Amino acid sequence: MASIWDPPFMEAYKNLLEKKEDMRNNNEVVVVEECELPVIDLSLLEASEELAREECKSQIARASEEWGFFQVVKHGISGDILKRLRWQQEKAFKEPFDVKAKEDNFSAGAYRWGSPTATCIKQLSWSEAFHIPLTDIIGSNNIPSNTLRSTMEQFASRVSRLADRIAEILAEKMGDKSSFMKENCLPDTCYLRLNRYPACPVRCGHEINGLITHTDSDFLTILYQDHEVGGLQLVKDGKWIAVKPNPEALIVNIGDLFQAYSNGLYKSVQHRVVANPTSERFSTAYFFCPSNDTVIDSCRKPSLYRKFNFREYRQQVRDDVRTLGSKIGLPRFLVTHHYHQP
Ligand SMILES: O=C(O)CCC(=O)C(=O)O
Ligand SMILES: [Fe+2]
Repeated sequence: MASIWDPPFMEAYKNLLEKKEDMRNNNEVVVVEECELPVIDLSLLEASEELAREECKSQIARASEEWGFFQVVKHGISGDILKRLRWQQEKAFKEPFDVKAKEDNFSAGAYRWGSPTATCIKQLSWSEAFHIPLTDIIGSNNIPSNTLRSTMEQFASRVSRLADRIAEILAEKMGDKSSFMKENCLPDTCYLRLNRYPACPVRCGHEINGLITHTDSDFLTILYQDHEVGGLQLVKDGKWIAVKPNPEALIVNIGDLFQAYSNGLYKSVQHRVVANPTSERFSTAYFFCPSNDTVIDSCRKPSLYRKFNFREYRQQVRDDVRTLGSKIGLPRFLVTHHYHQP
């Protein structure tokens, strides 16, 4: 049964859910193996022996090349902040839907739900989110303590230090000696996204996505995901893999900009969230982004991708989602190919 806080998915997507041809076309059987992602102990970055510090950096680079995804433990963000974040996030989503949709709680247009441009079930995301620019939460004065806003601020300031560090290591490991990341990715160009995936009771012979298959458009993402309810899946060697939740870990994944900046060395891999039929799920994502004018041009040559700035990239993604129903992403920017629509 949907609650008063659930978005009206059933009503809004009635036609899509009843579209028989979707089910026939998308009846592919996909075998999904459950798997533990590489786990990296970040406390080793502070080890007294240089060898241990370097080995930790190499693990980060290797996982980014081979998986595009890894987990970090001993990451320095306290369990207390994470617990408070989850609890207060849940409370914010359990406001009645009308209130969430009407009020600009955190920043204008922050609340989103479903997939307004979906034309088939594959493009439908059974989830809701608050998508918040960090400028709107960081450094604001007089935030009452023990509110979601103040917890988000504490989380964001810590997670942004973590993202800075990981980006710096990845840049160093690909042979980049510049201070590009430090200069272009500042806390006020990054985003926080609070996700809720309501239970999805629909049975239509087709798996429903909580979040459709996508790559992230940023440099890297740090994700705090639910400990119990899994659902995150990613592509590894052409196969879908289900990520086993690890309560001690945060998940880090490479986004499109790092793939372009590293000239294909680090992989921005496709991932999705599969909706759960009986349990809701929460996650919090931190998107490490540059300013809109930042030009992405790899120091590793010859370049696979033409130069582009982040504004242009985001605009292209938005245009593709509007006109095609889903994102094309980096293939659009390859030097050697003109992207042909499938
Ligand atoms: O909720 C998750 O586990 C993944 C979220 C995600 O991929 C995103 O917000 O881009
Ligand atoms: Fe993502």
